[in-house]
Amino acid sequence: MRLAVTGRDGQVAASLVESARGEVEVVAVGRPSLDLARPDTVFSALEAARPDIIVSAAAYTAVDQAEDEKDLAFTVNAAGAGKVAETAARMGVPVIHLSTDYVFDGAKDSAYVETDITAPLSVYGASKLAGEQAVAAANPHHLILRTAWVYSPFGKNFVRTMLRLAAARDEISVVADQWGNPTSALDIADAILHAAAVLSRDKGNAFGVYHLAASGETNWSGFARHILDTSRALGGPHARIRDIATADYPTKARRPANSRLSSAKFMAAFGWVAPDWRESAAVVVGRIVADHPVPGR
Ligand SMILES: NC(=O)C1=CN([C@@H]2O[C@H](COP(=O)(O)OP(=O)(O)OC[C@H]3O[C@@H](n4cnc5c(N)ncnc54)[C@H](O)[C@@H]3O)[C@@H](O)[C@H]2O)C=CC1
Repeated sequence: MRLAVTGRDGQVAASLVESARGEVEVVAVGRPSLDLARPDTVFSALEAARPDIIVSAAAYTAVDQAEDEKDLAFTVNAAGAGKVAETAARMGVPVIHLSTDYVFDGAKDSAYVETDITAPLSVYGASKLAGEQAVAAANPHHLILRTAWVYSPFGKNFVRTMLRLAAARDEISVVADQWGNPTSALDIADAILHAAAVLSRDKGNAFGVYHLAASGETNWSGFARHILDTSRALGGPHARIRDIATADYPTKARRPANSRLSSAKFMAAFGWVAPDWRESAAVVVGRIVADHPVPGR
């Protein structure tokens, strides 16, 4: 089975390429040949990869910048994503599209399930919701996987930022009133491979929207503490974490106070077990600290 994933160097794309195993081959297709801001590039770039399944992971992911670049965010995340799904439909293959917890407003006081009402607070969230709708309209054979708080050994992410800051400072202020499920892109890749195996066996009934996140929950401050405690145990950088409120750290884009996701539907459909976020985070911290040793403090 051959998977084409959009976005050559994205966290999920790089994790899928690394995780490919057995008879599964993963081809990453990205700029310049596939540019979601130029939807006319999408069909030829993906057709050339001859996939059995297309994984739509590339996106405009700069959440704050999107507030100033609404047109570009919507072109990439809505029109571009729709074009990827339409390409899959033309080729007669399913599309697995990544979406986000930021389609919710965070007002719920428990984990979100797939049937909950969406109400994005940000341009990014709205553009990703429009992307979900475009994908569903273009190709009935879709899985829309909403994930959250993604980090990995690749690219820019919260884990890397905390380790970089800890190497330079004694104390880091981190918001403690936004709750969610930090999710390793390596686990997302594993879950996508599970889902792809099911789709290739049973072309039938699994299509639809799913939540896909690690198990257990925390806030950004708790996530930061776990990252730096793990790092210190490995001889990497460490710093004190000071809890602050969202109101003390103004950002252009509003973020949900609660974006916890229940992955129960995905686990039941695809026989995947969501790992505990702490264990997965420790793996990624270990890899980053081993790859880029910084003096312990
Ligand atoms: N990073 C996160 O915390 C979260 C991400 N997601 C979603 O998961 C998916 C994967 O996210 P990550 O791998 O973390 O993203 P990332 O930011 O690591 O990578 C995004 C990829 O998209 C590519 N890209 C951006 N604009 C493009 C364009 N115009 N044409 C072609 N490629 C373009 C980038 O080059 C990069 O390869 C995305 O759909 C994202 O919206 C969902 C929830 C949280």
